[in-house]
Amino acid sequence: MNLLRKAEVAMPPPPAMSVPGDVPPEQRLLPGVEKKLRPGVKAGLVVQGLSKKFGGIYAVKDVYLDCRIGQIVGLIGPNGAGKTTMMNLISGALRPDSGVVFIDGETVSAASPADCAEAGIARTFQNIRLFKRMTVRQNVEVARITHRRVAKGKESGPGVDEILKLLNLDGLAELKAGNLPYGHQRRVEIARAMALSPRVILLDEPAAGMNEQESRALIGSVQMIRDRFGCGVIVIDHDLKFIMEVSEHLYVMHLGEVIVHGPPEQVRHDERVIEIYLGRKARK
Ligand SMILES: Nc1ncnc2c1ncn2[C@@H]1O[C@H](COP(=O)(O)OP(=O)(O)OP(=O)(O)O)[C@@H](O)[C@H]1O
Repeated sequence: MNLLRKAEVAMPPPPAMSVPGDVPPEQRLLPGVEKKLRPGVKAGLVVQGLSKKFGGIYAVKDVYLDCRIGQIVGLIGPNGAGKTTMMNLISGALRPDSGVVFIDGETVSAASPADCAEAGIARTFQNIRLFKRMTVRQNVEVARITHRRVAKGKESGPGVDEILKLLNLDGLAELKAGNLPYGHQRRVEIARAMALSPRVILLDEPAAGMNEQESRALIGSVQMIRDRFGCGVIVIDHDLKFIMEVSEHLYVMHLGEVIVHGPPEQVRHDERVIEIYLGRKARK
């Protein structure tokens, strides 16, 4: 099978990149995050034909997905659809049975989580995983110190203070992470992931447990991350209002497969999506 041809048919077109001259200074890319690529290389994440079985049953089956630099991509689906398994495959926590993951044209599939992080994939978790006894600043510093590209002197990128400020955590920097309210802990997790200066960040249920006001603010934070850090963002969430609003392109998974993808407005009215969420056929 010609995988590339199949991927080209299935993939959305690359998003329009913003031109620095067109946007106000506070929205421009942070210094040190721009990356020059060889001509013809697709910037960002490309997933081709990813599959994973557990005990002979597909958790993820032949999934194609694209998240370009500057794009916010949503991934939805009912419980057990395979979303978290996808995140684990992309971030190196699980090895795929077949399929390939590329970052900026380089293969990263079958790599370890640390290799994936070095290649430019960072993530947050469904269940927050912070160093609870450490301060907010220390949580972000640990990620920065262990960031291999920074340690090797290959990259500078935004520093800890700048990241804390951008995520409105500068006033909380010296507090213990475990003592913060839930919504703030989620932001610390995102800040820690951004300290790895990723090309693509995976956010696993970032709006879970948030109230309406917090999830609205989160939309602004996700857009800010995309614009200022110059990365792609993949968001999984069960909050359909949040995900429809934040995503530019939406993938819907069911029983391990992507059943439809496209702009949120189009996906919202898709008959198959209505059927899996509401258990009934869409009225013509
Ligand atoms: N480590 C594992 N061992 C066996 N089966 C697994 C494992 N991880 C996931 N599965 C199965 O794979 C399928 C997909 O699970 P996954 O957690 O990826 O779905 P999900 O879409 O993230 O669900 P949720 O929204 O509930 O988090 C499910 O049937 C699940 O039971």
